[in-house]
Amino acid sequence: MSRIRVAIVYHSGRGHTRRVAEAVRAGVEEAECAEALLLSVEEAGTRWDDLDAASAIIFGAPTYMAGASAAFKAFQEASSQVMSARGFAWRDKVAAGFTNSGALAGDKLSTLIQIALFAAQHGMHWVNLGLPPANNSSTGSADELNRLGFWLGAGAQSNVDQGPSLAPPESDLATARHLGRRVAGVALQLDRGRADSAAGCASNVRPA
Ligand SMILES: Cc1cc2nc3c(=O)[nH]c(=O)nc-3n(C[C@H](O)[C@H](O)[C@H](O)COP(=O)(O)O)c2cc1C
Repeated sequence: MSRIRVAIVYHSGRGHTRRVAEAVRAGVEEAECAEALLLSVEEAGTRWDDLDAASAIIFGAPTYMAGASAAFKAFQEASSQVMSARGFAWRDKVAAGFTNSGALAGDKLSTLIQIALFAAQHGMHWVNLGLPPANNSSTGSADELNRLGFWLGAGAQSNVDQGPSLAPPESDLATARHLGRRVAGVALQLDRGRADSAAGCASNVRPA
């Protein structure tokens, strides 16, 4: 059976968000019939054909000053020009997002919303995290999946006095792996559904 490709496009200033991106890649690779393509925003800016060929793109950026880092924003803006030249090329691909910051909350939601809106501007289908919030009861702990309690995407937190070999913690990396697996699964379902649709099994459910 053919495999789908899931691209992960991320920026990382000091390496912490790169660890999250690598965990997302590991999750994609754990999924059935999926392969991952991990690209920094610098690499992605020279790999538009590879992004066009992916079934899904998962975007990630550190939260800097309550939004995605400037380097990620530069990638977003570059994609606007390229995509208008290529005619809405990411439309109907699957998308998801993750972010990482120094504070536990750190205004990360703002970054996830920014990334989700970016995906919407490209006409992509957003996939949320799909995990209940954790670490929110007297018996909960920071070791649980989704300890930071996000719904829109995966959040991670890196202590500002620790390097990327120590931060973010394993629970956040496991949450990121979950996101990678989930997105790969959704992208595979959509890919197979489209194949059925093209074969005439579900001609009435084609998107407008
Ligand atoms: C310019 C700048 C702005 C930052 N703004 C925030 C912020 O708004 N909220 C927060 O919690 N952490 C903030 N941080 C901390 C980073 O998000 C944190 O150190 C993160 O782990 C950096 O990821 P990276 O190593 O991938 O660049 C900021 C760091 C920098 C350098």
